[in-house]
Amino acid sequence: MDQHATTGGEEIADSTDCGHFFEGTEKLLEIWFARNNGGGNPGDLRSISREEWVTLLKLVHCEIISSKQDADMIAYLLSESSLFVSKRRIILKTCGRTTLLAALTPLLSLVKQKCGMQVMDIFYSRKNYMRPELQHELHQSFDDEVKVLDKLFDNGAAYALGRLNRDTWYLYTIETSGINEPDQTLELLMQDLDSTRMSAFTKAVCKDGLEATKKSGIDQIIPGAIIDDFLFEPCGYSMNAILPNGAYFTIHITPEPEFSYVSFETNVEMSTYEELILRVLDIFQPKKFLMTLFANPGSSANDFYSDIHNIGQIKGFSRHDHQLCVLKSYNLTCSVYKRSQQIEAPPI
Ligand SMILES: C[S@+](CC[C@H](N)C(=O)[O-])C[C@H]1O[C@@H](n2cnc3c(N)ncnc32)[C@H](O)[C@@H]1O
Repeated sequence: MDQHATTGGEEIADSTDCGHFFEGTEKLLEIWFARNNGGGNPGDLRSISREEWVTLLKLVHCEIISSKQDADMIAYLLSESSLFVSKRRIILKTCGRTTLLAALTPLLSLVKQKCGMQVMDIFYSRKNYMRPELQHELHQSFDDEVKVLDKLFDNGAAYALGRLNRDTWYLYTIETSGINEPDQTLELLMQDLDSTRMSAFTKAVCKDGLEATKKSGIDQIIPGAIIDDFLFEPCGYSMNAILPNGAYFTIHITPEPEFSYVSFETNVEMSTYEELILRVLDIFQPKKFLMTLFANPGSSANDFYSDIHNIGQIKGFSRHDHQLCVLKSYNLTCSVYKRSQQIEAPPI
């Protein structure tokens, strides 16, 4: 990959005259598909070839860096975040100045034509950007994004959680009965990270992704995963991890102190995420984070919303906002925590 050719990050640096800036905040699209009635098509999204993804991702302005796969999914590491493809689900997460929604119509056509499948459920979400004015016009505001999505879905539902004048998290979904298998997604979107911890994600300290994964302790978050990691030049880090039975976690790091940002996302099924959350916070030491958790009735995480409700303090953090949304087939919580106690970060 030409690291300074077509990526969203480079465009941002070029499009402003006020120095380097990278928007770590990702746009996140998760789509579940079902087979069209009739027809003998086996309906497997993994039949979409790497070349077809490369063509689609050109519309998003990002490239594939590498990929790993197991029996359940293919995980692509992108120049701006990640793409996970399972039999019935696609997760596309892109940061910087990418134009994710530009690929949606061609993606739906490709899936229909090649896999004989149609949309069963969709979730498009993101946190508020640090510099919205630098985004492509498709993505400058959530209202603009909703207009694009409403043209494609006649039963769309758009939400804004958090504080409209501070940390906001947007979600677009559709009113359907949803999927019937256990499903859950936890996201931690961290900002103002500890600079000592962030130094591991620079070429000055680590020579490659593998070294950064080990030095930071990322390899110990959920041991036993198949890991695909990449350290950007001169800094920045992305990783995908594949776990058994279609589970994954993914981490993306923008370490520059002026706009530091780290995201952690997983669908690993647990009845409580408290320990996992503490492990992640210990590694990155953010000053604040926004946490979302989706869980449907079949998931053992479905009741964790009541635990979160009771966790007003998480080791050194106090909760500033907390909302519970009972969606058509998911319980969703969105919470914002800020550091209340200064903790000396241990050296990397
Ligand atoms: C792709 S990574 C991770 C972004 C992610 N969404 C996050 O959570 O921060 C972005 C980091 O890599 C750096 N970087 C260096 N070269 C890059 C490139 N060619 N494309 C994207 N990011 C690059 C950026 O400056 C930034 O620190």
